[in-house]
Amino acid sequence: MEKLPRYSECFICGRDNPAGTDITFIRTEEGVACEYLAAPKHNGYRGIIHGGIISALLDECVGWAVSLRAGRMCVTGELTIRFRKSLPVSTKVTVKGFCDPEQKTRRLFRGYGHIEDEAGTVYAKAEGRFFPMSEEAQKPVFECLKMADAPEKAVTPADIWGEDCRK
Ligand SMILES: CCCCCCCCCCCCCCCC(=O)SCCNC(=O)CCNC(=O)[C@H](O)C(C)(C)COP(=O)(O)OP(=O)(O)OC[C@H]1O[C@@H](n2cnc3c(N)ncnc32)[C@H](O)[C@@H]1OP(=O)(O)O
Repeated sequence: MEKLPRYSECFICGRDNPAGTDITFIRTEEGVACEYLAAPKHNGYRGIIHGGIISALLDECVGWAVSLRAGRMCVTGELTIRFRKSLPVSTKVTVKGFCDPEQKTRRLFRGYGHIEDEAGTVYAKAEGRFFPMSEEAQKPVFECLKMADAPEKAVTPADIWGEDCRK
């Protein structure tokens, strides 16, 4: 399982964003996943993680999963979250994201995901529609992305999608 690149200031994957979640995503056989230890600084109501944090985790995880499939970084067009159970602070959870295998167009990609704990309890589910950026639009993204294990090392599209990545 390979670690995906990070962007230092990103609220979700940034290592230099003190308010954020400091997440490293990994590419799995099915899609993308990450671990998150529910932190008090992400409270909404006391002791319960804010729904916006849950949404942001799912957005980026599912966004990565569709981006890997699309061969381009994607933006979120629409994201629907179902909050099934409150997520208590200090709970260790896994966030999982997938791209719908039934893609009918390369303009819009559907993705889905969920957050579960070690016992398999699902706290939230997401589904969304994501739009691949143009090659031009994704250039600034690659000026910010760095290797997860080597924060000084820049990332190219080929590092993510291989040499045959979409032009
Ligand atoms: C955060 C990352 C940090 C970096 C760290 C690096 C890590 C890397 C992680 C990668 C994973 C990132 C995952 C997070 C990614 C964001 O959170 S991105 C931020 C939030 N999203 C945005 O800023 C996107 C803003 N919106 C837009 O740019 C544009 O509206 C869109 C979505 C590209 C669509 O624009 P468009 O291509 O011009 O489409 P348009 O001609 O308006 O519509 C054509 C058709 O598309 C469909 N459509 C259009 N818009 C929508 C929509 N919003 N919903 C559904 N369908 C739509 C409709 O079918 C539409 O047909 P009609 O309804 O008009 O008949």
